Amino acid sequence: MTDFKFDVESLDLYYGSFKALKDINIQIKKNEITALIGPSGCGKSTFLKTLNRMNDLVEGCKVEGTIKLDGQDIYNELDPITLRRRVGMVFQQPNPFPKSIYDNVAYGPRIHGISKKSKLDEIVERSLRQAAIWDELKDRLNKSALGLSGGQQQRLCIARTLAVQPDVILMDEPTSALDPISTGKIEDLALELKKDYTIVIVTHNMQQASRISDKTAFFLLGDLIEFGDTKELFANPKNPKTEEYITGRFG
Ligand SMILES: Nc1ncnc2c1ncn2[C@@H]1O[C@H](COP(=O)(O)OP(=O)(O)OP(=O)(O)O)[C@@H](O)[C@H]1O
Repeated sequence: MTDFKFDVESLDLYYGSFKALKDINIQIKKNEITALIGPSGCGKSTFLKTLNRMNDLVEGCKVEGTIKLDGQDIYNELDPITLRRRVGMVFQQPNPFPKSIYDNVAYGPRIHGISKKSKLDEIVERSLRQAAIWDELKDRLNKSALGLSGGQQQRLCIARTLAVQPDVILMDEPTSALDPISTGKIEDLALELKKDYTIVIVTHNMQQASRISDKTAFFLLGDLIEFGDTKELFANPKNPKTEEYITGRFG
């Protein structure tokens, strides 16, 4: 067994005739944070969504190559429901359901067949604690999630993802709609969660990538230009295009 969570080989992705990802080869390690950076439209979100087959829902989207999760081909050996339970996703805009805080977190476990109240209570508490928001919310579990601040909603969405006990959490610019204090909380949370989970995060914020990630992947026009240790990539980028991007000369 390797310590790679994902092993991506020769991945091409097309939206109709447009090739959005070109021959991507990357191995994502367990219990690390991998940051995906690059200018707008370079394929970061597309790549992220490919990891749990969210692009299957896009008409005309075609994927070639292989993506293995713990050695299993996600297109041929895993069904999408199992895959998405194991590989959860948090989006740019917090998207709680118009339900109570409790019901948001219990939603996934209920879908997976858990109905016993004591078990659900336990999962809700565990998930909210893991998302570092239990103390703030424990006295208002039956209130609507829509009444929370943006930062709280995002941590609630992380708790909702954790409730089904995934292995991997995909985060698509999770802090871009948040203020600096809420951003700091999500970053601290990501660092805490990597002890138990593998995290892949899309960010436009270079400081964020260097603060929290172990590895960084730089995408440009559908190509993976450079991938490596975050400190190394920021201190000594090997490709001049990476250097231009991280020093702010384009993007
Ligand atoms: N559903 C879709 N149908 C057709 N083209 C798409 C679709 N989604 C994305 N694209 C195209 O694929 C390319 C990559 O888009 P993607 O959203 O992955 O980029 P990104 O790097 O995440 O950008 P951003 O930083 O702006 O979110 C872009 O040219 C985009 O227009």
